[in-house]
Amino acid sequence: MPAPSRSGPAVIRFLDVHKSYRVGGRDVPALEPFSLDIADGEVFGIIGHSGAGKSTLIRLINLLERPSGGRVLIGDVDMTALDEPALRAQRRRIGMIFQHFNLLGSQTIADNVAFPLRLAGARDEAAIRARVAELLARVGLEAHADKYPAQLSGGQKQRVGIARALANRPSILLCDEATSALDPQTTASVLDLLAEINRELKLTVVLITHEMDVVRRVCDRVAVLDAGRIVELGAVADVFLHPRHPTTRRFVEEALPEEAAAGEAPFARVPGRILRLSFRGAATWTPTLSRVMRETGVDFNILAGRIDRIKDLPYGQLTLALEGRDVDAALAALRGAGIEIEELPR
Ligand SMILES: Nc1ncnc2c1ncn2[C@@H]1O[C@H](COP(=O)(O)OP(=O)(O)OP(=O)(O)O)[C@@H](O)[C@H]1O
Repeated sequence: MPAPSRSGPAVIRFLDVHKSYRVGGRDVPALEPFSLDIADGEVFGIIGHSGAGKSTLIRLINLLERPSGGRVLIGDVDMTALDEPALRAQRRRIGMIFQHFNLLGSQTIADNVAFPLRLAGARDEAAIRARVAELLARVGLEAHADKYPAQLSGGQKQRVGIARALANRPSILLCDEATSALDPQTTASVLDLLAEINRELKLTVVLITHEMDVVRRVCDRVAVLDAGRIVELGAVADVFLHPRHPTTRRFVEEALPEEAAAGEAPFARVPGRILRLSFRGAATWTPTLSRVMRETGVDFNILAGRIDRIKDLPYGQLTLALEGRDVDAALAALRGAGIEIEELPR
């Protein structure tokens, strides 16, 4: 069920698209037929294991891969109907960054960032220099203009990649595993930069990743890809708190190691009913739980829990064992206070 997006109308539309590759004389499907709308201004994540079809899907947006069937629309332009020159012009509206940065090692940082400007026909050197300075300032690299890529760290190289991708003022930014080669701290700072760009430049961002934590930090909506199919699609908070497909559950568990470690087995010996409570937004900080338990005389035992953020929304999840005569009344009161409750099997 497509979740409502927080943002504007669809800017990227896949209409009944599918993709096969010709391998050894036969067509091997990489993406089964699907339709999908990505909204103007959202950060849309695509998560899947290796070989699920993520790169294929993201490369269909700028037609680096041509679909085997169906149509890809950017705004009201049917990308699949364009000839090469028209396609090249449309691609300028779409920036892209890559896992391994793809910088030109023999050129300075400034020249790397200027490259797409020159490619698009810019000749006024003073204007190019001014634009490059503006872009490097945005990504925090103004002091590095005259260095070469080999002199920069991985995180700095990706910032150059982002500056280069923004050079022609695109309305869409595609991120192909943009943080997979970076350590966790650098990943966090690059994701913060992407979130800032999305907010301030109102850019639509589509990113592919195999890490749910990347999705949790920056995305508004996520599609889970499994063997060429979109098996789950929705707002990140919904998918994260209530994953339905087994692949999604595995991704969420990988992102919550301590909770997964609590596992189901230890619950078998705990008396009472086992419930997982999810609090979102303001409910995360209110003392509803203690009030309801006091009023209903129900005892609770905390088995696992965490408080975290999904993008900028605080959320808490607690796994509790509840005992007492009025457990149902307590659950009704908690639900009435906006807390989501799931009963776990024992
Ligand atoms: N150019 C190609 N020729 C033939 N088969 C391909 C080609 N590109 C991808 N495939 C196949 O299509 C399927 C999807 O690949 P894709 O690279 O889109 O997946 P992915 O989810 O991005 O994986 P990874 O995370 O490993 O990059 C895989 O089975 C892959 O082997």
